[in-house]
Formats: sequence, structure tokens, C-alpha cells
Amino acid sequence: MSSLVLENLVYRYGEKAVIDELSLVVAQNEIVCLLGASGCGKTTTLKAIAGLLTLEQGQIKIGDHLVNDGCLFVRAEHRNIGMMFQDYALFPHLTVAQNIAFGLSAWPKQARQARVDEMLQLIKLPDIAARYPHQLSGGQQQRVAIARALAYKPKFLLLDEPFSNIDHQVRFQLMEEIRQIIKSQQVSAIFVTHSKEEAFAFADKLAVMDRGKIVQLGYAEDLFTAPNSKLVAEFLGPGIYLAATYNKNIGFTTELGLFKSDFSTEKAALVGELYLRPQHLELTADLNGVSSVLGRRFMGEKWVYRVEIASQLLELPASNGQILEVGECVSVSILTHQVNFFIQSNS
Ligand SMILES: Nc1ncnc2c1ncn2[C@@H]1O[C@H](COP(=O)(O)OP(=O)(O)OP(=O)(O)O)[C@@H](O)[C@H]1O
Repeated sequence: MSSLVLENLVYRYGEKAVIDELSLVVAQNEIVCLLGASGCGKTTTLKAIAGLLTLEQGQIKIGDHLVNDGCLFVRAEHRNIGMMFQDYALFPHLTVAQNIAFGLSAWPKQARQARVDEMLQLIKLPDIAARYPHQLSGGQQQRVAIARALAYKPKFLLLDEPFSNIDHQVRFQLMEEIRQIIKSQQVSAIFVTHSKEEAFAFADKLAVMDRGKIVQLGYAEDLFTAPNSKLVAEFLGPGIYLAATYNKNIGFTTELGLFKSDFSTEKAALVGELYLRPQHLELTADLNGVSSVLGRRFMGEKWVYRVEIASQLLELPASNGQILEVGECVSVSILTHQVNFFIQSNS
């Protein structure tokens, strides 16, 4: 069963459509990440789901309930949605317990207290009920924020860059904890971020957005290995384009040489561009190599080297942990992999 259905949403600021015929389905207990460049319409989409703006067109269903279409508009406070933002948004003058209990004013006192205790146990902070937000770390504040968002048993959660203010060292640990908490409560969610690493770590599925539309929806691994456009390919990780011709019998011919792949097509020959990521390439020291190391960076477990390939710059590690010097001659070859081949339209 679907937990959220967005159908053909349109919203404009003035003339500009910032949500442009956007459709998306989120399944029960699924976390979908809206991922895209700044200004592509992620926050506006969340606001439309939350009921904080009125759409020009489209339909929104949360669970079995229609909350927005051409005739109907259910107000934000009646949509039963939990929200969590990057700036924690806890009420500074309320204690942790009062913050968590905020949406429970209609509950009987005993049930309210029991739910607050349950949520404090769930976020593994049973002893901080009497503290105020300023007495908590950023990570603790976000745990309280998720407890507050889940306390009244919402049908759906909206998470707008909730981890961007959290120190990088603890961010991924906190994300894992909050993901577990959401999963344990069997709530579906939409999570917004600019960061593909956060999206990979937190979401079940990714929805890549561009100019108000979802351009691809799927599992992270599928989008990474089989992006449906150059935009998705580039957004999910750096790489270079290499002109290539494909022939059924020979494989791919490129300026880095020939290579075989399991690429399947009905056509006998095709022309296009391969999108090659660092892991698709082998970099080795080679006195006769036509490229050279232009720069290098130590990353902790490994060095990465800046090399020009087909007039584009790419950073990649050397094969077999070789240590290379700046200026050293190298050769680059293509490893067998599942290709991202963008076919020239007239080929
Ligand atoms: N109140 C507003 N009035 C006019 N234009 C707006 C308003 N709010 C947002 N916009 C514009 O709408 C577009 C989408 O904004 P939105 O905040 O949804 O993008 P976003 O993808 O969430 O960006 P970011 O990742 O930077 O938060 C942007 O071009 C933005 O400038």
C-alpha cells in the first residue's frame, strides 16, 4: 500500500514553476530521499505535502486520505504529518519532556506521560526529560526532535536536511540511529538533502530532482550504476565522458583503447559517450604513459591523483596502492564494468 501519492503537482512563484508536474509514490514504511541541486524545488515540495502552500494543480494523498486536489485542501494541522528540520526547531523555553509532549495536548495526562517516557526510551535518552534544549548537544537535540515528530504517531514524516548542522564525525552514526527509530515506528518518510552520501546512508530509495521534476526514482545502487541521464550520473559522483563507438563483435573503442562489456543492444553498432567514474579506471605508473600526475591529495587510507583524461580532470587512486609523484608519467586504462553509455541520438 502507498503511504504518499503525489500526482502531477504544479506550484509557481510568480511566472516560474518551481514544482513542475511532479509525481511520486512512497510505499508503506519506505524512506525516500529527495536529492537535487540547490533551488531545484525540494523544500517547496515538502511544503506542498505539509499543507503550507496551495498548489496550482495536482493531487496529494496521504495513506487513504486525499488531502489536496482541485477542490479540496486539508489544512496543515489536520494532515497528521511529523516534521523535522535542520535547525532542530525545539521550543527553547520548554523542557525536553514538554517539547516531546507538545503535540499530545489532546491526550489524557497519563497516556501523554507514558508516551513521553516511551519516546525518551526510544531515543536512548531517558534521563534528560527535565533539561532545556540549550543544555543538549546538537545530536541530542535532533534525537529529541525526532521523538517529538513521532510522539503523536503521525502517518508520514518530512525531514528537511535534519543532519546538516551535525558534526561530520558523529553525523553518520546519528543518521543510522534515527533511521532505526523511524523504521521501528513503521512510519514512511521523505528526507531532503543536497548530500548524496547522506542520501545513500539514510534512504531506501532516491528521487533525483531537477527544475521541479523527479528525473529518476529508484534504489541508490541502481541509480548509481544505471543513471537515466547525464544529470543523474554526474550528481551521484564525479567522472569523465569519453567518446566511444560500440560494435557487437569488438566492444567499445575509445581513445583509451578497446574494452569489452556486457552491454546489450539490438543494434550492431552505436556511437556515444561513456561516463567513467574513478573506480572504472586503472591508473598505473608508466614511463611511456601519455598522461602525467598533475597533483595529489592524501585522503587518510589512500592518495588520490589528479590526471587529465580526454581533456577533463579527474581524481583517482593508483592501482595496487602505488605511490606516485607529481609529474610522474602514467597510463590510464578502462576496467571491465557495467557501462553508463549515453548513445548519440542519431546513431
Ligand atoms: N518565497 C519565495 N518566493 C519566490 N521564490 C522562491 C520562494 N521560495 C523559494 N523560491 C524559489 O523557488 C525555487 C525552489 O526553492 P526551494 O527552496 O524549494 O529549493 P531547494 O531545492 O529546497 O533548495 P535548497 O537545496 O537550496 O534548500 C528556487 O529557485 C527559489 O529561489
